[in-house]
Parts: sequence; C-alpha cells; structure tokens
Amino acid sequence: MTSTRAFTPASIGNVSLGFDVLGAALAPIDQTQLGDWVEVFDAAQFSLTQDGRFAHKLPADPQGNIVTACYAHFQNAMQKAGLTPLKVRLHLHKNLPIGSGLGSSASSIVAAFYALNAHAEKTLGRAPFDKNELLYMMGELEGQISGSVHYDNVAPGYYGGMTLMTGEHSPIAIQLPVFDNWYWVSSYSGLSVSTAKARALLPTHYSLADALNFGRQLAVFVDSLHSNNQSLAAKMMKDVIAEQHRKVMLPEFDKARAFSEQNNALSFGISGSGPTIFVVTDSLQSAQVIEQWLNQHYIQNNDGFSHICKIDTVGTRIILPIGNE
Ligand SMILES: Nc1ncnc2c1ncn2[C@@H]1O[C@H](COP(=O)(O)OP(=O)(O)OP(=O)(O)O)[C@@H](O)[C@H]1O
Ligand SMILES: N[C@@H](CCO)C(=O)O
Repeated sequence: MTSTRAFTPASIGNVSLGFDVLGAALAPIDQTQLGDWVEVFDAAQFSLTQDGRFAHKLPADPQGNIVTACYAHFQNAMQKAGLTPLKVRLHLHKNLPIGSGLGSSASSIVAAFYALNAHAEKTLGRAPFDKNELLYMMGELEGQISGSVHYDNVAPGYYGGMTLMTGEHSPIAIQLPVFDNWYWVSSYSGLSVSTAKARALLPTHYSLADALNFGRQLAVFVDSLHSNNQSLAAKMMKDVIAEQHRKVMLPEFDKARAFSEQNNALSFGISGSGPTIFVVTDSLQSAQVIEQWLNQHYIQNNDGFSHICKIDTVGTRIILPIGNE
C-alpha cells in the first residue's frame, strides 16, 4: 500500500509589525518536530483517523475536522480540473495545540493539501496543482476557520522562511531574507484563544498615525532584511494593530516583556492571535535565560511549552513513516 506523509512546521503570524501580511516558520533548535503531519493512504473509502499530543482537543466527529474539509475541497478541485478524484483515506498527527497562536489549523491544512497533491503526483506523473494554486486553496480553508482569509500562517508553513503577502492572486506570497543568527523563543501558555474571537476584539478603523506607522515599519523592516541591518530591523518590530487590544487575554504578558527586555531581547510580541508569545534575541545564552523564565512564569498548565527556535527555511516536506526513517 502506498502512502504519502507531509509535515508542516508551526509558524508565527503577524511577527508584530505585519498584521495578516507577514509570517515566519519555526524550527526548534533541539530538533523537536513542532508541527502537524498528515498521511494519505490508498483506500477504497474515505476516512480520517487522528492521534498526537493534542488530538483529544479536536472535534470528536472527523466531519468537524478541517482536514476533512481540505480533502473535499481538493477532490472538487481535481474534478473541476478534469482529473479523477483520489481514492484515499487520511491520518492526522496533531502535535500543535488548538487556538495557540502557532498556526495550528494552518499546519493541518497545509500538510493535508501538500500530501494530497504529492500523492496524486505519484499516479498522474505530475502534481495536479502548482504552488500558488495550492496556497490559494490553503488560504480559503484557513478562512473557513477564522472567518477571514489570511495567509500569514499557511504561507510560511508551506514555503518556510519569512513570507510577505502581496494582496495579489499570483504570487500570493513572496519570501524574504532572514537573519540566521536570530533565536526565536516561542512560549505557549497552555490556554486556548480562538482566532475568530481575538479578531473580534480589534477595532474596525485605525487612526492616520497608526496607518503611517504600520506602513513605515513594514517598508523599513523589509529593506533592513535585504541590507542586513539587524538593529534597524528589530526596532521596526512593533505592533500598532493588535497587541494593545489582545494583551488583556494574556496573563503575565507585561511581566514577560519586561523580563525579556532586561535580558537582551531584540523584539517581543504576540504570536498570531496568541496566547503564544515570541522573543527574538541574537544570543543563545539570553534565549536560554528567557525560555527558563517563561517556563516558570508564562506557562499556566501542563499543556504549555516553550522552544528556542530558528526560522524553518524548509517549510512543508515529505517525511518518512517511523520505521522507514
Ligand atoms: N485539524 C485542526 N487543527 C486545528 N483546529 C481544528 C482542526 N480541525 C478543526 N479545528 C477547529 O478549528 C478551530 C481552530 O480555531 P482557531 O483558528 O482559533 O485555532 P488555530 O488555528 O488552532 O489557532 P492558531 O492559528 O492561533 O494556532 C477550533 O474550533 C478547532 O476545533
Ligand atoms: N493574522 C492573524 C493570525 C492568526 O493566527 C491574526 O492575528 O488574527
């Protein structure tokens, strides 16, 4: 029986300064597999099975799992393209906590589409959909979950690295250079924050000053990445859109920022819609001190965890089932 297993890394949406338009994929430096994987098996009848640390928090009925919706969407797209739908079943390994700010639903969505496309390639001899077409479908499914289409988790999870959304149909996203000496400490408190609810906290209008700051920061940040001006890039990483409205949901947020800033943090912010926070530093020693503090003070229960990460530059990839590695 042939099968195809795809892994998608966790990601940081917004990266403080790019609400909905900037995202970055994460790779823990201790090689922990921080992300979901989906495996496609040949089968006469569709089914979805699941396991993994956070599988018990998913809807009990597979019909409520976004991976089932991905399967249906992919089969429709195959039909529309004049191709024979696949005869397959799926298995989801749910590593990422739900409503975490780590791009949890995006990780399942991207892994599902990638694995389905790669599995179809085995029989067709070519991938039915190109990268941009697949990313478009991923964005549509992410939109079904959070109530509005935003690519800042699906794009970095798929392509890897740091991605900037264009607002255009093609290309939807472009990749930016990254500083490979930066450490990204990511700390999940163990609580769950619904993306849709966190979006509902935001105002519908912003001031002219906020709009000017948002545009200036994003432009200078991108230029700083290209010119390798690390201190200027870090200074631009300020959230003028979401943080002030969302941080009320995050216990110990201000204390965590203060401790990080006293310990060489270049930047500190909410990962996506939270409650995960991230801290950037160029010193491994500082990253370790900050991670330890966050483990003791930011994490609220046994579901929480922290990782010292670098940017994952690979993105979604085929991985071998255990035993074949
Ligand atoms: N495979 C899946 N992974 C994650 N959530 C899923 C999945 N399938 C269905 N869901 C449902 O989708 C919703 C996800 O909500 P939400 O968008 O707030 O979380 P998220 O995508 O996990 O968050 P984040 O991007 O902040 O990590 C939950 O109601 C969850 O039960
Ligand atoms: N850009 C989205 C990311 C959600 O993970 C938001 O902040 O609402």
